[in-house]
Amino acid sequence: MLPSTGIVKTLCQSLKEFPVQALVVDPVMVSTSGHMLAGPSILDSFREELLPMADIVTPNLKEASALLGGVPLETIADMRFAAKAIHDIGPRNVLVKGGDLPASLDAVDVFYDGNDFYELRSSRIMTPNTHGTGCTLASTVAAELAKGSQMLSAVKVAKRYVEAALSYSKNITIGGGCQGPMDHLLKLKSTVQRRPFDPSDLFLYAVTDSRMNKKWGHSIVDAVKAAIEGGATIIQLREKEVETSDFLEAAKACLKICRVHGVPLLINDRIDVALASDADGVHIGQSDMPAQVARVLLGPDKIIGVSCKTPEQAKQAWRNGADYIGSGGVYPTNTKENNKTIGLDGLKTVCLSSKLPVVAIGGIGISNAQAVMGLGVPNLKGVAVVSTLFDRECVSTETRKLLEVLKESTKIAN
Ligand SMILES: Cc1ncc(COP(=O)(O)OP(=O)(O)O)c(N)n1
Ligand SMILES: Cc1nc(C(=O)O)sc1CCOP(=O)(O)O
Repeated sequence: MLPSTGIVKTLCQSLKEFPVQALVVDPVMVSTSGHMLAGPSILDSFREELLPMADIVTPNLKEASALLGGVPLETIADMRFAAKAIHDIGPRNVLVKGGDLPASLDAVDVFYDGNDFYELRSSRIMTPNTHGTGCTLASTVAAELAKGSQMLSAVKVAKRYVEAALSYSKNITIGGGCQGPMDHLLKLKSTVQRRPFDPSDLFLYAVTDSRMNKKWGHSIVDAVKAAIEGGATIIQLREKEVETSDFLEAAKACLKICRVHGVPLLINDRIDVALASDADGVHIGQSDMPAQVARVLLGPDKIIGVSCKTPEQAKQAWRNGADYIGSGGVYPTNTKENNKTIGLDGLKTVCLSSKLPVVAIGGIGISNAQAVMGLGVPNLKGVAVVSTLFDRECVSTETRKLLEVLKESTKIAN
């Protein structure tokens, strides 16, 4: 419904009489297409009555500018200024949407919670079907809050949903106007084969190694097949010594096998190979492509894992849009040179500080997997292993053995 001063006043009165769990305000005044949807008289009602009651307000650039008396907003620094100035009016959180920020390749929104600013980036989807994006974003935030999410998590989920819906409907012809609505039904109609990331996929995470495969005469494809046969729940191709073209071919071949078995396939470090093969995601380290850039390049649906040894890195990975973190080395390892060992205590500290699911890595095998899973932290979802599976003659047998140990350890924990 388009707002009028009378409607806003009535709404505020009702909200005072019947408080709600969370109030999300999308101040619909100027559409994404630039059309004025409400007169200036409404600004006072927004500023004086509605915004001070809001848990979050989500203006686009033009609306933020109107709320602040017409100041020009053209840069991310301007958006931060606007977020702070609107926060001063009274809402507890502000999301200034930068979809029409001039000269920006990404869609950058600025979130401000009264203490910290967050730049939330997604890819800019070129499409005429943008009608309704603001309302969709605000409604998704409200739905996520109703499900119990924290505000920043709700905003991130909403932004990813809008990006996915825009991408899904970018070429669909809907209606006869020059600007079409976005299509929200992607989850029902999408033909994408992959199911969404499930943290329990991290239970037995098999990470390949080209040197070990060479030593035992295994091709990457055979090694992956054997790991899946033995019960691996997710695969990462970590091929440090192969040519790019061979890596790409191997990734495509492994993906076919993984898809048949419903096992996600991730690529270590190489976002280009992940994109070209349409793998399910990437695992990146602290000195690789930053996760927020990887998210923009890969889009909202791909899985992104980030290596984290400290609570600060874990928090940053979450802010940057990662789906899980890999934390280690839990024990010393010969597989990765000069790797710092953080021990079980370090792993526990990272898990406790992480809002993301965690997979433990480094020197883990049959003899110590139970001790790792026995830490008993709910977001520790599994172990990632290289040599225990791949520096062996029979990969499927070793995988099966480790799976049994892991299953046993969850029985003990429960
Ligand atoms: C699940 C998982 N966790 C951590 C790592 C290590 O990744 P990174 O820090 O990028 O180091 P390299 O693997 O590139 O040596 C991982 N690969 N997987
Ligand atoms: C690839 C990798 N990353 C680590 C980290 O600590 O981030 S440890 C590691 C090597 C894991 O190999 P293995 O299971 O043979 O010990």
